[in-house]
Amino acid sequence: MTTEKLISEIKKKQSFLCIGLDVDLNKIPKYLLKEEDPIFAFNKAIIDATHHLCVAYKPNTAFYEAYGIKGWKALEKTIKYLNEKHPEIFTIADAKRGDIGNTSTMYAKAFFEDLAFDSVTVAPYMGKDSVEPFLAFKDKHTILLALTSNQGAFDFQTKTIDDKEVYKHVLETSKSWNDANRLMYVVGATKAEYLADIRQIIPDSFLLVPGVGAQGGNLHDVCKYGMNDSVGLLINSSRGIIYASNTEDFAEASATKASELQQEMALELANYFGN
Ligand SMILES: O=C(O)c1cc(=O)[nH]c(=O)n1[C@@H]1O[C@H](COP(=O)(O)O)[C@@H](O)[C@H]1O
Repeated sequence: MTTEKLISEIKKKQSFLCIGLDVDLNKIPKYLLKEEDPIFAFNKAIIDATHHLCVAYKPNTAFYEAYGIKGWKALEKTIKYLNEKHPEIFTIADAKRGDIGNTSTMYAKAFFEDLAFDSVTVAPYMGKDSVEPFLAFKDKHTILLALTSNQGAFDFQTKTIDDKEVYKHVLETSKSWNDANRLMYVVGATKAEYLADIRQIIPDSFLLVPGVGAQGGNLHDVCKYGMNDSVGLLINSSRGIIYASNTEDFAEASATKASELQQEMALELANYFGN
């Protein structure tokens, strides 16, 4: 999917919501455990109830790898379902991969070819040659961790080297690795006060912004400092949406939560674009 298509979907749906499909079998409604594939059954119900309210889904691979082969097969069924039924939806494999070039190439093949995701999250700690194999897939997007939502971001990312915070080094160094619209960055919603500085460095890149909902990030602050003329934001919520209820009405409850966020986003778009 191109960035232009993503932007047109955001404008059409008046939403820049990304729903995280982080399935924990201890949290899904108990009756689903009788299903032949409970993980896919849960994801399918969430997708069917929310696809008109969001522009992206983001399964975190950890929640599938935790269940071994069954989990990986459910991930494969989920991405196949999305690609067949909702090709207009932007898909993110939240895998946080990165290794020497030869190995990163295999990670890229896993998520871009075998599973056909639109994008993958990458940890850039190993530098340019660990990221380039993902960028080599010209029709795919690479999403680099820059300033993360967790408290641990302050252990390294905000420390300074040569009078500049590490996360700024990541942004300034990596922005030349690719054209702006296929290299995206993760900035946590809990770090909204850093967004003005971040936009000084990468005014045009899309930001994947996790941390709204369960982690307490503020959607309005993210929009106030992070939105640009292409919207430039995909705001994620996982637990806050998919675990809105653990009874038979879980899909409707998730749709209600997603609708609340979509309505907030529509207001933010109207405020920014003045329509
Ligand atoms: O790469 C990510 O998506 C990510 C980066 C980050 O800084 N913080 C963060 O929470 N995430 C992921 O975003 C999702 C957030 O989940 P919730 O806190 O349940 O909304 C999880 O899959 C996290 O692994």
